[in-house]
Amino acid sequence: MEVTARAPGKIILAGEHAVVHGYTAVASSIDLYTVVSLRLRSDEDTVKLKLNDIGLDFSWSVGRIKEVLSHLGSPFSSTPTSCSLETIKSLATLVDEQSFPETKIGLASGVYAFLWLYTSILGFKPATVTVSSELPVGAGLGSSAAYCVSLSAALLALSDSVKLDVSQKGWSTFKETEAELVNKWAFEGEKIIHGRPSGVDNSVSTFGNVIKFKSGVMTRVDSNMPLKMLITNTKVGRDTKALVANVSARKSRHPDAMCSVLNAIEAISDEWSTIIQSHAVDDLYLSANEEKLGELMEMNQGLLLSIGVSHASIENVLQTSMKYKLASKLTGAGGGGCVLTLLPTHISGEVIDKLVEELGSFGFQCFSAGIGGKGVQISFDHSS
Ligand SMILES: Nc1ncnc2c1ncn2[C@@H]1O[C@H](COP(=O)(O)OP(=O)(O)O)[C@@H](O)[C@H]1O
Ligand SMILES: C[C@@](O)(CCOP(=O)(O)O)CC(=O)O
Ligand SMILES: [Mg+2]
Repeated sequence: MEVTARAPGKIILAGEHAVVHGYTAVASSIDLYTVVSLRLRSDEDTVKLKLNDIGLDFSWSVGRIKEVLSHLGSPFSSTPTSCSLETIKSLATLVDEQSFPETKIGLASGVYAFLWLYTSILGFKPATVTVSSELPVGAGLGSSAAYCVSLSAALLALSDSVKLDVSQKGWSTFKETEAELVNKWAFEGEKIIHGRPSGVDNSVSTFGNVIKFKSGVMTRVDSNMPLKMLITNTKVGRDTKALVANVSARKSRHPDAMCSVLNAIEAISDEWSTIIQSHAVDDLYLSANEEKLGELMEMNQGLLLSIGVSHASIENVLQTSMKYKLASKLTGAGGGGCVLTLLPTHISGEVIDKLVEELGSFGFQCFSAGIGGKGVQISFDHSS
């Protein structure tokens, strides 16, 4: 039996970083997916992981996994549980034995997350797991969350923890309680990759659409605005864990100033959600709202600069889009990665083409993505 799960990436419209500290963010899923296929094997006694996007393959014998983890009390609890530091050290032993290339060491935490989710949810069953993604990895579009959500979904689909109708054909969504379980496990995976995730990324990847998120609580936002964003990948690599830690350190050094900044960001998120929920009565009203969203993006970006997560490449995108009177902000952790530019409904294709050409001349890559689609989905293959 083979199962495939796909989970979307996301854009944060307002409130990244602030959301880690209990302030509101607004995020939306995008129609770019990470796909995980999982096949249980009765012919082999190994767990194989193929990470196609980063060109790494792993193969562990089930015996070796048991040997390394058994003193920690494995098989672990099959209810969502955090991975202890001691367990991470043992998982690192399993990864190191596979000669992890030094140049890709920043990607190792994703493999620890895999091993934690795998051994907790499926125990020691032999299997082959393949991951591939349409999302750029480590660029602010929530690839880590899409990875954890799609992995959790595929593993749970073949576990005893959820009972699914395996006869369904094509993509299907989880029931609410099952989706909540997927989300909780994905959050545990995100903790291994991000250190201190807010939970917004795994929630929007699991449930899709547009959400508001504050202090671990998600509220669905019924967006009534046709939102179009140009996404520019500066291709400057960065690491969410390090950026989140830097913001926390700045907050401990300047608690009062940071509290004011984070409160201002929350006000921006709240206004975002009010505006996109309102019904446009005519074109004039829609344009006025688009202008307001553009201003909110400029303010949010200014505040993100003040907490230390912008970057010269991001500022370059901002200056360039400003020449065309378009507003932009970074999305995700910043420090490089992707920038959003709001494309108002009245904008001409010619202007977009010119902007894309100019941004391309700096080596940046521009694309657009559908905003606000479905969350995680699964599909069973009956032929294998
Ligand atoms: N398709 C993938 N294959 C392997 N690892 C992945 C994949 N997608 C995400 N990851 C893991 O997530 C990490 C990137 O997460 P992060 O720094 O939060 O950036 P973002 O979530 O914005 O893409 C990678 O270093 C890797 O560990
Ligand atoms: C900076 C943050 O708000 C978003 C990080 O998103 P990404 O991993 O850069 O896609 C962190 C979080 O909410 O967990
Ligand atoms: Mg991430």
